[in-house]
Amino acid sequence: MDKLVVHGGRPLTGTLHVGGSKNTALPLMAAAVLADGATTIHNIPVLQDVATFANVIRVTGCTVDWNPDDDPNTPESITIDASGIHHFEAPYDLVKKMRASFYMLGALLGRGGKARVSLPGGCAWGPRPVDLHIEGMKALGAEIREEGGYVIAEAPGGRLKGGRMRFEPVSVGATINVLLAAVTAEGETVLENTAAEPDVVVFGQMLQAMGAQIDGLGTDTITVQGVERMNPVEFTNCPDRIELGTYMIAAALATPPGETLTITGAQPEHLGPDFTERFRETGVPFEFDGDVVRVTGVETVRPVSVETAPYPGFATDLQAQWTVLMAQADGPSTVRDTVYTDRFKHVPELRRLGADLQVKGDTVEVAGRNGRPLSGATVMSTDLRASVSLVLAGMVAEGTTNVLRVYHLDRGYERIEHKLQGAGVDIAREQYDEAHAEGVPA
Ligand SMILES: CC(=O)N[C@H]1[C@@H](OP(=O)(O)OP(=O)(O)OC[C@H]2O[C@@H](n3ccc(=O)[nH]c3=O)[C@H](O)[C@@H]2O)O[C@H](CO)[C@@H](O)[C@@H]1O
Ligand SMILES: C=C(OP(=O)(O)O)C(=O)O
Repeated sequence: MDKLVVHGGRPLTGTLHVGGSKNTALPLMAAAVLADGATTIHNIPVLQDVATFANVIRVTGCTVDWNPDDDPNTPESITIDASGIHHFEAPYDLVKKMRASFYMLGALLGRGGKARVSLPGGCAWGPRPVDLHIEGMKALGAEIREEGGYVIAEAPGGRLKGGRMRFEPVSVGATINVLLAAVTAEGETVLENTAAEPDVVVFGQMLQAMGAQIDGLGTDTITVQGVERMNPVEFTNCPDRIELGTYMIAAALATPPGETLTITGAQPEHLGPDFTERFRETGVPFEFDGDVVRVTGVETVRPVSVETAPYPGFATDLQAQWTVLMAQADGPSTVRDTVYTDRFKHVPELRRLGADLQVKGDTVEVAGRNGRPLSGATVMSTDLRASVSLVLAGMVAEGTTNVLRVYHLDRGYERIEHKLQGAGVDIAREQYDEAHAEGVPA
């Protein structure tokens, strides 16, 4: 197992490049399964989740050409040839690694009218149900039963029929999954209270390029007129908005006053107005210039309370990182997560670094810096954004922070230590044997 060793206090300056969006790449890969031919998608990030999902797709008999090189600065492409699909299954051993594998339910139903997909199971921070995904497939006429931890779905007569579904609450994953199934269903489908995240919109644009008839992307009502077949295409993934937001927060924390961090390859409008406004309120100067974002360091970060919400609200995937920023701010604030009300696995670990945080229900009360610097410690977390928040905290903590269980980070941040080293951070990846760590009796 690897760990990241961060020696805090080094200035973050120079340039950081944003890779392709993880949470868009995965549904784009699922969309490729719908076509009888080879689809190529560009700007795919080199992440563990992409490798895992490539294997999920291979199980079905599709071929996946995914051979990324070691250079974090060259964008990578993936080619998925779905012409040989014959096994309409997503097995537990792969689905358990990554919830987005559940997109195979919609993709396989949409392509072949049948699917046997493992239920994704629990999640590191709490319950993450898939009831809306299943209800949506039923609304399209799928006959569904659960057996041995699997969802077994079949379209009577081999093809789904258009239907109507209202999502409550708004769900990114369920909107994507039901769209995958609806584009080839016979007749009209109307989906209400749909997610408007850029991930969903860009995914929908790829479906349109493949021949799907979709109206209302980016709004709360999406209408689909089913088509008989989808065509293979060449498509380019969008930049990762969560990686961008993470780097902006990193600059607010660790770029020296008056100096600038330049973030390239970004699509700043995908951050949404809420994040951008809250960031402005911190008093940290920044500018958007095409695909470049420049953030200038300040002496003092103002406290700004946030509340997560579906897009265009403040992304829950930036909540843990914002908590670290507020722990360094000049006064108290609150961070409330209304999307995942218990997504606070980072809090006890940040407290080990000296942050003054209290969880009250769905809210973290943050005391702010108050003259107390963070100090290095060994920490770990059990999910992706919680883990990156620990790296950010380590960058400003006094002394050395060891962040364990780096495989969570590798799911979503492409070669993060190489990128941060290039911008001045003292960070290294080392092997770590938890069972035989220092101080643990043999
Ligand atoms: C791979 C991917 O893109 N993951 C993102 C996706 O996850 P994911 O698609 O799993 O998240 P959802 O948007 O579905 O979840 C939003 C809310 O809906 C609830 N819900 C969801 C489905 C369902 O069937 N029933 C139900 O009640 C969830 O418990 C949650 O409270 O969106 C989340 C919210 O922006 C992000 O944090 C994740 O990074
Ligand atoms: C939570 C995330 O991913 P997933 O939904 O795949 O767990 C994330 O990207 O922050």
